[in-house]
Amino acid sequence: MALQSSILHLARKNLLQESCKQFLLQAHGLHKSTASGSLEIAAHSQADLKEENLVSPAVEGLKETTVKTLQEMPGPSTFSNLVEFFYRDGFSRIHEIQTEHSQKYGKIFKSRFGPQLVVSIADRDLVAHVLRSEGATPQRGNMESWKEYRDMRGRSTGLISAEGDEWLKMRSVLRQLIMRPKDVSAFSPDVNDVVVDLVKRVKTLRSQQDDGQTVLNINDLFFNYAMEGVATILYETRLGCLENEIPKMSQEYIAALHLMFSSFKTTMYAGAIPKWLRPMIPKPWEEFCSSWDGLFKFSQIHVDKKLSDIKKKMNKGEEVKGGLLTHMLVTREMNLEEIYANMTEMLLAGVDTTSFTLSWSTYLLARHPTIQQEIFEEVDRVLGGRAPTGEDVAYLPLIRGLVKETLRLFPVLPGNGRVTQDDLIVGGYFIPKGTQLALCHYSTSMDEENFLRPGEFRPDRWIRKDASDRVDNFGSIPFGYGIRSCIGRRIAELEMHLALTQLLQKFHIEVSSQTTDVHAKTHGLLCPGAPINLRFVDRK
Ligand code: HEM
Repeated sequence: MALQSSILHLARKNLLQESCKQFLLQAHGLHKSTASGSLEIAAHSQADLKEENLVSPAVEGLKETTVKTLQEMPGPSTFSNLVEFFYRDGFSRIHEIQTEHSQKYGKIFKSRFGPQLVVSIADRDLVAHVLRSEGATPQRGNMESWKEYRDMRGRSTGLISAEGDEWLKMRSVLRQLIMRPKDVSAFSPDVNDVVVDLVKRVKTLRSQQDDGQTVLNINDLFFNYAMEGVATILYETRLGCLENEIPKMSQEYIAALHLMFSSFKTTMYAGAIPKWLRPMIPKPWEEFCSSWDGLFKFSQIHVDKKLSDIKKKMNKGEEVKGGLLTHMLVTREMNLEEIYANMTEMLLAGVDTTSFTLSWSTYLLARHPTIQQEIFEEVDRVLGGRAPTGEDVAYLPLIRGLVKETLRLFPVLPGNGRVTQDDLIVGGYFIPKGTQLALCHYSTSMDEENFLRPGEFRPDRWIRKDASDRVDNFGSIPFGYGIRSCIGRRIAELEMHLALTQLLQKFHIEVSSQTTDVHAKTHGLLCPGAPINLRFVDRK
C-alpha cells in the first residue's frame, strides 16, 4: 500500500512519466532495443498503445502492473558479501563478481556493504534507461572521503569530487575547452613530441635487456608516457617522465599517485573506514591525506609558475598566448582554488586510465599477430611513414576499433556509480531517491547478448557492425555516457591513437617469453594482474 501511494505521488509529480512508460512497455514485452540503444516500441503504433492504455497517464498504467520493492529484489546476503570481499579477495575480482552475481541473481540485484545498500544493474537497456533519466547534475556517490580532505585543508573540489551547481559550473567551463575532438586535435603536435620520446624510451629500455628487444613491465613505461602526455596538455609543460633521470618533483608526484591508489581501497571503496575507527587505525587516512597533499602541491607549483609567467608578460605589455591552463588563468571563469583542484583531479584521472589501456592494447596486439598486421597495413596505407595527427585518426578505423575493443575487454572502470536523484522504476523495481546504483559495465561488455563471442579480441567488430555486435549501444560505454561522462575522453583518445599508431609504424610487437597469460584484477581500476613484458622488434 505504501509503495502504491509513493508511486502515485511520483506520477503526480509527473517527474518520471518516461520511466514509468518504459517500465510498462518492458513489462508488456513491447520494447526492443535499437542499434543506437534507444528503447523503441516494436510493431505497435502510438495508437495501438493508446488502445492498450499504455501511453495514458502513468498512474493509470501503474495500477495495472505490479512494481516490486527493493525488499523483493534478489541479491547476495550481507554475510556472503563479507566472505566474498574480505576472505576471498573480492575487491580485486569485483569485475568477475559482477558477472557471477548477474548470472546468479539476474540483471538487477542488490548487495549490502555494511550499512550501504547498492543496486547493481548489469543490463544494457536498463543502464541506458538510468543514464538517460539523469537530471542536470548527476551524482556518482562515494566521494565523502575526497570531500572531507578538501574541507579539512580548505581546498576546492574538482570535477570528480564536486556535486550539484558547483560541479555544473566547472563542467560548463571545461567542456567548452576539451570535449570537442576538433579542439583536442590541436594538441597533436605536442602529443607527438611526447610520442617521439616514448619511442626513444622503448629503444633505451630494450637495449638494457639481454635480447636487446624486451621491455619489462610495459605499464611503467606507459604510466610515464600518459603522465607526460596529459601534463603537456593540462600544464603546457614537459615533466621529463620519459627521460633517463626523472626530475625529483615528478618522481615525488608519481610516489604520491601510487600512495593515493594504495589507500584508495580502504578510504573510498569500502565506504571508508568509519571516523571513529581512525584513532585506532590511523595509517590509511594519514596516507590518503598525505598523498592528496602531494598531488595538490604538484599542481599548485605548475599552476603558480604559469600564472607568474602570464603576469610577467602582461606587465611587459606582451600578448599572452597559450593553451588550456593559460586560457583558464586569463579568463578566470574558475577561481584559482578551483583551477588547482581541477588540474589535480584531471591529472590523477588521466594517468592510470590511459596507461592501463595502452598496456592492454599492446598486449592484445602481441597476442594476435594477424590482427596486428591488418592494423599495421591500414596505418601504412593511410600514412606511409609519416606521423599521424588527430585529423588522420578519422581515416584509421582499425586504430579506433583497437582502442574500443581494448576498452570493451578491459574497461578501466569496470563499474560506475550513480546516486538516484529521484524515485525511479528500473527493471520493474521501485528504487527510491538516494539509492546507490552500480552500473556493471564489465558485465555488459562481456555479455553475449551484446557482443558476438564476447571473449574474442576483434577490433574490426567496431567497423563491420554485424547485427549481433551491438556496438552502438550501452553494452560498452568505457567513458560513461551523458553530461557526467569522462571529460578527458578526447584527450585520452588522442594520446592513445597517436602512440599506438607510431608504435606500430616503428615496431613489431611480440609477447616476451617472460610473460604468461595476464589476467585483469581490480585495484580501484581494472589493471593487469601481472607485469606485461613485450618485445619491440624494429620493422624493416
Ligand atoms: C582510457 C582513458 C580513460 C577512461 C577509460 C576514462 C573513464 C572515465 C569514466 C568511466 C568516468 C566516469 C564517467 C561517468 O560517471 O559517467 C570518468 C570521469 C572522469 N574522467 Fe576519465 N577516463 C579516461 C581518461 C581520462 C583523462 C585523460 C582525463 C583528464 C585529462 C580524465 C578525466 C576525468 C574526469 C575529470 C572525470 C570526472 C568527470 C565529471 O565528474 O564531470 N579521464 N572517466
